[in-house]
Amino acid sequence: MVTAKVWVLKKHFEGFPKTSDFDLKKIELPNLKDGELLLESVFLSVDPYMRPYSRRDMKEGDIMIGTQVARIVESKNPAFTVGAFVVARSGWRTHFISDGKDIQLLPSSWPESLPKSLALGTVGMPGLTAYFGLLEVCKMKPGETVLVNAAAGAVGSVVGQLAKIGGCKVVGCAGSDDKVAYLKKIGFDEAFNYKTVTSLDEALRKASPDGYDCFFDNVGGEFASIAINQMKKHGRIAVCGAISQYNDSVPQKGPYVQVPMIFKELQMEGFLVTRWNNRREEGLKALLKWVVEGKVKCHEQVTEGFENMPMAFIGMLKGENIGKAIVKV
Ligand SMILES: NC(=O)C1=CN([C@@H]2O[C@H](COP(=O)(O)OP(=O)(O)OC[C@H]3O[C@@H](n4cnc5c(N)ncnc54)[C@H](OP(=O)(O)O)[C@@H]3O)[C@@H](O)[C@H]2O)C=CC1
Ligand SMILES: O=C(O)CCC[C@H](O)\C=C/C=C/C=C/C(=O)C/C=C\CCCCCO
Repeated sequence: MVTAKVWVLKKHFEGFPKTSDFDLKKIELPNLKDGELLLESVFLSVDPYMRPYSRRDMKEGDIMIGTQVARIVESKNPAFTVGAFVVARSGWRTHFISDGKDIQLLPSSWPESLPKSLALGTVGMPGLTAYFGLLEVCKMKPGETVLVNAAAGAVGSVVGQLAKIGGCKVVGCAGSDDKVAYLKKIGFDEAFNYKTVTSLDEALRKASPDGYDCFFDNVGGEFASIAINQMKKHGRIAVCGAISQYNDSVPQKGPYVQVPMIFKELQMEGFLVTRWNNRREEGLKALLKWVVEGKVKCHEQVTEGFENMPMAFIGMLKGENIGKAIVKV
């Protein structure tokens, strides 16, 4: 029998999650049945969606939702061999059993030298979010100007680099000077720290006096209300996330955006990356190629130890990560 360690949601979050909202438990896993696999998590992801989804999808006592890169340690399923690595959506667990239907093997073309944790970030769901959000929602064109917030994060840092590959001018904002330096290092044309500028409106105008064709919004709230006024006519806004609101106990009452929407005839479209689940292989293949060619740089904020998952999650929500926040078991 294998003992799995799991993190459960002890208490629904009120405002920012607290370590006391989580409980670490142990679960004895049964012996495998025919067709089943035993897997051990190697890397686990902590993502912003877990904050709003926990309230929507979970009840207290449930195992925290989430994805991981896991290694097959025992197999009674001929389609899967011991030692292979997969991406799974089994939540915050050290070990779990699968029937093989809810896991995806890492691409056979995955270079041995490439960290497998990237399958949770740049060459995984966040990277796909950037890829499809830019290509299918922003519909960026060469020569256009792209704005992205939370730009030093898992999604934003890929948005900026893909926009550069697409021949665009890229403006990014992030919440620390170290992040701004990172953005310039990975090729952003303009970058600023939204926490220290005296005026967000002026900082956006200085970065791109002619305005923005595409706005990849990861943050929502006041930033979006200000940025929308600097969109060019027929600009496109990809509403990817609203992390400025996830931890609010009381919803923000921001300024209305309908006026510039009308006069600038803007397109503003919310999306979920799962819309393109049927094109997942296309996106992963393109992202893996750009990473291997060095055209897309990756950065990971790795927290050591399964017992530190809650702190890693809370730290990511507080902006402590550059690049993809990962927990190494
Ligand atoms: N629609 C979809 O399918 C998907 C949407 N998303 C969304 O994309 C966004 C980015 O996700 P991801 O790249 O994984 O996360 P990140 O790696 O960017 O980490 C979150 C970052 O958000 C920023 N942030 C946190 N709180 C605030 C705040 N109050 N105001 C402004 N910025 C804040 C912080 O960076 P900083 O230092 O810059 O403040 C923090 O580092 C999220 O909104 C997420 O929900 C992600 C995946 C799929
Ligand atoms: O198991 C699940 O269903 C989660 C699967 C996650 C997965 O890897 C695929 C998609 C992730 C989507 C992420 C979406 C976002 O981050 C946007 C989150 C919330 C938007 C609503 C915010 C509400 C504010 O109160």
